[in-house]
Amino acid sequence: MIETLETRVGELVSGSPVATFVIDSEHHVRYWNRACELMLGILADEIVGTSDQWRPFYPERRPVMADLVASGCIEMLIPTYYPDKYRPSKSIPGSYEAEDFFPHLGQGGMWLHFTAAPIRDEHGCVIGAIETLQDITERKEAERRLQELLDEQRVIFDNAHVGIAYIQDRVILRCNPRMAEIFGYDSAQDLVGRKTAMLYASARDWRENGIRLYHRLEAQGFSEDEVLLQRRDGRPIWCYRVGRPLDPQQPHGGSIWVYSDINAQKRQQHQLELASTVFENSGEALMMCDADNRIISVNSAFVRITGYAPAEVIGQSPSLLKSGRHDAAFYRRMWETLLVENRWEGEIWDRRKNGEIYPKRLSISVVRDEAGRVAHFVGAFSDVTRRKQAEERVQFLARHDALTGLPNRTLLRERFAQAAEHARHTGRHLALLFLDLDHFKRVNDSLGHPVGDALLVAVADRLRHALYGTDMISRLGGDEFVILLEHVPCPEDVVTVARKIEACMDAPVEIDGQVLSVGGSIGVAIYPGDGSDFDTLLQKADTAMYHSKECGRGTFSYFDEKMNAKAAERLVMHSRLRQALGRDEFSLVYQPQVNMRTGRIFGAEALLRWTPRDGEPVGPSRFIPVAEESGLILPIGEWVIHEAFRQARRWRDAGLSMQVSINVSGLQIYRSDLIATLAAAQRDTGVPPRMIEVELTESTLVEDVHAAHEVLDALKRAGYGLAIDDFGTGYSSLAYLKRFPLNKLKIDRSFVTDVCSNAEDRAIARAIIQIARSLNLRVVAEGVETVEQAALLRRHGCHEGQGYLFGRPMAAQDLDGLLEARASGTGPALAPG
Ligand SMILES: Nc1nc2c(ncn2[C@@H]2O[C@@H]3COP(=O)(O)O[C@H]4[C@@H](O)[C@H](n5cnc6c(=O)[nH]c(N)nc65)O[C@@H]4COP(=O)(O)O[C@H]3[C@H]2O)c(=O)[nH]1
Repeated sequence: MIETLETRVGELVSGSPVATFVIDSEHHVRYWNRACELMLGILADEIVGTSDQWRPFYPERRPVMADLVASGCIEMLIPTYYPDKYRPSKSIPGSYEAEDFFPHLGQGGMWLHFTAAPIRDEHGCVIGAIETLQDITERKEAERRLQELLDEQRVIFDNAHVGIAYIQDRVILRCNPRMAEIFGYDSAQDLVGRKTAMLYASARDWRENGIRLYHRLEAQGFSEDEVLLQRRDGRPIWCYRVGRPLDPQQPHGGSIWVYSDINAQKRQQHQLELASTVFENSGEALMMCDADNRIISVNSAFVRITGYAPAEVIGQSPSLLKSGRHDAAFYRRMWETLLVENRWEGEIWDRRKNGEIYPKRLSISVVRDEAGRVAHFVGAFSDVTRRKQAEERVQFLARHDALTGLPNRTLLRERFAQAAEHARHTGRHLALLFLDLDHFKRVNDSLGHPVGDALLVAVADRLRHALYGTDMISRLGGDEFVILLEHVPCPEDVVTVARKIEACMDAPVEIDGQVLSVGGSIGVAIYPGDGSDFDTLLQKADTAMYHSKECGRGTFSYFDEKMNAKAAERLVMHSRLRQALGRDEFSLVYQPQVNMRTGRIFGAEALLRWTPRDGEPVGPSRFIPVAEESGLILPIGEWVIHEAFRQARRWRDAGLSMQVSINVSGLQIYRSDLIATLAAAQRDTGVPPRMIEVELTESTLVEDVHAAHEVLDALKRAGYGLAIDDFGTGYSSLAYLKRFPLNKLKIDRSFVTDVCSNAEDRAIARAIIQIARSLNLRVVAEGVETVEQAALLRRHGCHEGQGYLFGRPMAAQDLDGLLEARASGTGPALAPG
């Protein structure tokens, strides 16, 4: 049987290039071919006849695959010896193959593929086994490397930071988890098998993209773009997308696509664009410098403010903008703050390209890198020239008068304090001159504020020209100017300055074609004689000015203590006068006016009386100036008009023809609606205007000829009589007599008193009578006290008179009595013989 085996297998085995050995049923090696010797390093002579076939493979005795096949019960044993490694051979029944690694073989181990097949006798009984060995180390190594590569790629595929998809005919066949993550799906599986249409916002987008992309794949072998796709939840997502076809000829046949989520970049890009737009369009000038403090970029506001074009400053140091106004210490402090606090902010003077120096509000910030090193300096600044100017203007206005530019009370007070301090040491005097323009309010009221303002400016200019630069001219407000003289050797020296001021206002001012006469009243108070503090001195100068006004305006007065007492009295009277109307303290008395030829009483002058409830009666010459100055004359005058009308009505009702004369002050002419008041009183009482005569003084008329003209014309048109009181004491301009629509002149009492004894007074009285007659005006003599006066006046042609001779001012009832007595012939003879 052995012969048979040998003859059947012998030559076959030894000639085979495949390592082969044969064992018999006793598990002794029978053949060990040359290839086996070479592969396993054991010669046939050493092993044939032994059962050491395990030796090349294992460290200790155990069955090899051939032993298991020869055992006849291989199915039972093989799982024990070759777990998970074996499989029955498909080609030879009963044979098994396996692959295993043998660390002892070769250099560094060897992978062997071994196949063991049973050898049977003619009866089919297993008589041995043949095992072939194949060195598959190289293949295994290649497989391992391939597997490694595949594993590596799988890891890359699964963990890639980009989405990767394999697409065929626009259907995703495979994709990685990142792809699902980018588009908001739970797993890659959710995308597999689906059309790429779901990545687009609309079917149209999908179609158009498809055409473009696949055309590109075909034309250039790849496609690369940034595209706005859609996530599963409908949110848009920007992707950078690269695609490559497996076969460029047939891109639809399969292509690999890589998607990167660039939403964040896009947002950043958008923000950068926004930042750059903001940088460029910022109203503030912006300048960016590198760590070496070289300018790297500037915006258009920078160009506008500095005048430098970007090319002129880029690469330069910002010190190019320096004005030279700040010293090295300033910049050193700036840098210290900047580097410690990473920020500096402040105001700085810089120079524009055109050389102009300007103030700017500058803030510099330090930008540092992650390591804390300075990366950039960013400077932002705005030109604060305008604000500075506004601040300066505010500063100026706080101490100056906006209209004239003169110092105001605040600055005057400060300057006074300094001057007083100085004067105290040198023993010199200071003087405050209080100048108040005469009739300024009327200019304002009748010609309007712009004209009033222009007049004030003109006066300020004149004062500036007239006085020394060392004299401080200030305006307190309204028409009040105060001049502070610092170098006054003695109080009398102020006269020169006061005269200069008067002189500078002599010439009229022309504004908008209107010629206005300016004049002012001046009051002087001296430091330290009249007071040592500013408020006291100012108040005393004011009082003195007031005195000047009372003395006929256009003059100046030094302060003296009597004035103060008068001023105090005026103040008290003013507050009492305010209450007088409400307390019904006023009354009217009437002084008869008589025809000196016939003795007939044809009218009466209404004269105001004030009897304070808790005091003595006060004469009109005392309280009327206070009422005028405070404006109280307006309501009081209104009361007088109504009361006089009511009396006229009573006389009319009693069948008496009595003309009532009403005194009207200048303020009523210029600042009240006199016509309306008269009309109201006339409406209330029904007294015809011809029964009423309005008396005004000469000086009232000339204050504002234009305005007076208007009012007088209106009065005349309304039918009132118009009389000029105190004629001869004022301007007595013949021109205005002609111009105004007057009815009557009243010769002032001062001429009548001595008319018999004083030739001059007589001449004046005569002249007035003649003027009146030649202008066809009635003439009334005031203050006729004696029969002689009356006779003389009558002889000279004055037929009407008023005075104690005919009757003192009296209550209306008393005058009624007089009238009744006249009518019954029992009264005194009013027409002197
Ligand atoms: N020595 C003397 N005096 C005589 C004689 N005859 C009359 N008088 C006084 O002379 C003044 C005449 O009034 P006037 O010139 O309008 O002067 C008035 C007038 O300008 C003003 N006045 C009086 N009542 C009013 C009024 O209702 N409104 C206004 N605005 N002023 C008034 O007050 C001034 C003074 O008024 P009175 O004190 O009432 O003084 C009155 C009167 O009492 C006389 O023979 N001898």
